[in-house]
Amino acid sequence: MGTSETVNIQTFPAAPFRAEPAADRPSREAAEAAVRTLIRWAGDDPDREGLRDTPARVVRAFEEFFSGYDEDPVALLARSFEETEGYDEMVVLRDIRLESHCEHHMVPIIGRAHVAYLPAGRVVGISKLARVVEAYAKRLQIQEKLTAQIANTIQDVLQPKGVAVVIEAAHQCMTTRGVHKHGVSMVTSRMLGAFRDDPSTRREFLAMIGGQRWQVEG
Ligand SMILES: Nc1nc2c(ncn2[C@@H]2O[C@H](COP(=O)(O)OP(=O)(O)OP(=O)(O)O)[C@@H](O)[C@H]2O)c(=O)[nH]1
Ligand SMILES: [Zn+2]
Repeated sequence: MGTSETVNIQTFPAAPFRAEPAADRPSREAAEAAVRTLIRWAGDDPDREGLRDTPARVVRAFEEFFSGYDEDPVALLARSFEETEGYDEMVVLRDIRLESHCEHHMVPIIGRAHVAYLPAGRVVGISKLARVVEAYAKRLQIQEKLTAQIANTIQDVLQPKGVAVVIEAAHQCMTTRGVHKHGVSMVTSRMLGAFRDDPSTRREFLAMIGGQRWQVEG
């Protein structure tokens, strides 16, 4: 891994959990026409054989890339389980593959997320944590906001004793264009509750994700 940078963001307010679709959301046809315009602007002919179906393909790809706008992260965490035999140790889901898009250039952000929480009587189905990551990642993002939204949502809905989220990702807007710096990853973290207040809890989490290289202050 190249240079890494740890950024602690504590100032983002809790999400609007669900982005409201714009009332004037354009039609599929309008979106396809916009892709045609971009192809022409790039200097190619959208009517040549190889490009004829491209606007429709791009719009279908966008439906996947930005499917998170139609997800409700709060609803994903709605079902929790209380029969845990008093389990009150850390739950960690590590190395969650992360695919997002930078809101400045609309190019991929690829990396991994680690999510942990300290249960207070209730646990969630573990896949739901990965689904919350996905619901926010499949939107136009900056990494700091993505990190904060995931942590804030888990904290607000599940109300555990603490939540930790670490994301390590490469931004293609820095590798394939602009400054052209390869091998650079950005590391962001959001620590809430016990993970923020108790250094030993935080250390245990960082050890669990193999995070000696992510020594967070404190
Ligand atoms: N903090 C933060 N910055 C990001 C993220 N994704 C992309 N950026 C940066 O957003 C900035 C946008 O800067 P601008 O100067 O408006 O855009 P630009 O002229 O395309 O900048 P360059 O990328 O330097 O060519 C760039 O520095 C990007 O590297 C992110 O997740 N978090
Ligand atoms: Zn970018």
